[in-house]
Amino acid sequence: MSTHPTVLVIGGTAGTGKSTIGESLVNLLRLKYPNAQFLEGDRLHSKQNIEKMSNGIPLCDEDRWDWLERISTESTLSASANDGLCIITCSALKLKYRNYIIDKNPNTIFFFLMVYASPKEILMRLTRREGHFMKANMLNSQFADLELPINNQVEPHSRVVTVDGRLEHHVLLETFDVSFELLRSRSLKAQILEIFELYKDERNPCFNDKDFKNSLMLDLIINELSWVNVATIKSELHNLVMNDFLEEIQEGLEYKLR
Ligand SMILES: Nc1ncnc2c1ncn2[C@@H]1O[C@H](COP(=O)(O)OP(=O)(O)O)[C@@H](O)[C@H]1O
Ligand SMILES: O=C(O)[C@H](O)[C@@H](O)[C@H](O)[C@H](O)COP(=O)(O)O
Repeated sequence: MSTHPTVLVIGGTAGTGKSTIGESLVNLLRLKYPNAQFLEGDRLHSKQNIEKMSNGIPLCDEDRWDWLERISTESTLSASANDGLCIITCSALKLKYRNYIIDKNPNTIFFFLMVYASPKEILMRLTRREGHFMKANMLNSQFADLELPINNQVEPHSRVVTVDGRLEHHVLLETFDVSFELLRSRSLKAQILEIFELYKDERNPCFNDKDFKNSLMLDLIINELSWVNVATIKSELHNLVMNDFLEEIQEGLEYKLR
């Protein structure tokens, strides 16, 4: 099994349907990952956070860091122990929160499936929802904090699914498709990481052989090109080190794409 566990974070403001979607989605994804677990991120909040939210006081950045770290680590542990995949809910409203989750466990591959519903829809749902600490009075602060990942260059590992006015099973089918697309792109990222790890091991005789590195990497990338978008590959390479290497890879890519 890969040394890089995969975590699918279902994000979005309170009331978008993260928990509802997560519970169903994990059952569908178990067709491929039979032991994958669904974790409810709300369970990882501290008592103080729950108390704050129950009193209608929005969390601030300082309240959230420890929680986000637990989200990152607990989901990583679960994925490592269960077929390499975990699905977890976490509002992950801001870009810096999503990056924090990623940074806390750099060996894990995190994807973010952000669910969006309009304030009008959320107001209706939170007013109706019973037995939850997050009430409709938190709606304004949630939308004030929300930064949807709209830029594919900055967040190639994230997608947005809009749920307004759609039937529950249509939303589920779309999130299922999007998840599979994300998990498919996982193999590329994991392979790139694994190959870089091989290079990083200086005892490996191939470490200093640039031609070997390039041909291996090119093969890897070209083989995946039919479905992965080039911007994603470039941005992964950027994230993953070796700028000199990156240039050569880009040249190779451009050549192959002609
Ligand atoms: N697609 C949907 N259409 C209508 N209502 C939904 C849908 N998904 C969830 N709900 C309802 O909206 C409320 C919030 O859903 P929940 O899954 O708890 O959201 P979150 O985990 O994002 O806070 C619940 O009462 C749930 O039954
Ligand atoms: O189900 C919900 O209503 C939300 O998932 C909610 O419980 C979430 O945990 C909070 O939104 C706390 O975090 P933020 O203030 O960072 O959204």
